[in-house]
Amino acid sequence: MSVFAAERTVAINAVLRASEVCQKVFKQLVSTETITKKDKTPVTIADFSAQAVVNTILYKSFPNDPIVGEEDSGDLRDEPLDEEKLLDAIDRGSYPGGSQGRMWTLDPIDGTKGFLRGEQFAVCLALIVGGNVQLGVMGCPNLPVDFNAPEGERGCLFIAEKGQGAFQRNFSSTEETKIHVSDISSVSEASFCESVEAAHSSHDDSAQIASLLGMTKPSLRMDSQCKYCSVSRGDADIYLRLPTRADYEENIWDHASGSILIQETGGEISDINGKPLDWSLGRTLKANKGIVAANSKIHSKVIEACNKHFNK
Ligand SMILES: Nc1ncnc2c1ncn2[C@@H]1O[C@H](COP(=O)(O)O)[C@@H](OP(=O)(O)O)[C@H]1O
Ligand SMILES: [Mg+2]
Ligand SMILES: [Mg+2]
Ligand SMILES: [Mg+2]
Repeated sequence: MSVFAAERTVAINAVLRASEVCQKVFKQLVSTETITKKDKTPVTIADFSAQAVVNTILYKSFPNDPIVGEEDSGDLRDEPLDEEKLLDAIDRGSYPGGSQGRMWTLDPIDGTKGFLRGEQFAVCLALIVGGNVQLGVMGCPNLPVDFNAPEGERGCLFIAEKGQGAFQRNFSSTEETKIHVSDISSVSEASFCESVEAAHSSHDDSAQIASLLGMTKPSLRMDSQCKYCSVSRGDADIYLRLPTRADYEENIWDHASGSILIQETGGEISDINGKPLDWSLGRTLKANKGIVAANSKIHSKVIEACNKHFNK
């Protein structure tokens, strides 16, 4: 039985509304409206708007729940936008995270670079309780509903609750379809799903790991946690994220909803050393390096190859 039925309904509504806002802003957006944050990454008015929408909807139903959101209104300081309500809603996402109690984590637009290119991005929301991800909802406005019909309908929602399996539905209908990772057991026949941005996940290292595993299929490259969605419904077999810098810590909002989606579709997820992801340490996964997600039959083989490659 669903433990978080009310949270599930509210999260779906929030993610759908935020996804619609992103689509509307995209139609009007020009690239000059992009701000560069202190960490040199881009952020748009859509990221702020989507965070404000989700935070406002969550607050109505769960006023006591803290939120670990990516954006903070400080980056909007120099913009001609200073409506207190909007800024306050955005800043409700400033929770530092940790191991205690329940909290939401939100990436209002994951894959901002994909969003700006008109490619893949996702609105990602997850509920974490006592350091464990319990619920994940992702809205992917540009993702084809069916991988084999890339020119067909786009816009899908992915929902995973601990112990309840995972489901995909279209933006246009409330009907949910159960999904599953691929059941491939021969890793040489598998394919990677990885970042478009080589600065986020090393393409050179992944090519060498593919060759160690005897893999010959080209990688499926896309931005955002849509990669988790693609692996969770079997479009590709392995989500690989390889560190490009020793000092980079992955953010919890970049992986929380994707991780439960993988686990609830029969997959396994860890860092590149096979270590479980630790959500209890604050806003980042500071105890982990990179990500490997795949079905249970091939996950350990990918970890072995990572070990071999990085410890050579
Ligand atoms: N050096 C780095 N290594 C790994 N991830 C990084 C990175 N610099 C930024 N990112 C993160 O990569 C995310 C996008 O991942 P991907 O390449 O899989 O689409 C960004 O999320 P946002 O787009 O929400 O800012 C950002 O948080
Ligand atoms: Mg960002
Ligand atoms: Mg992100
Ligand atoms: Mg983001």
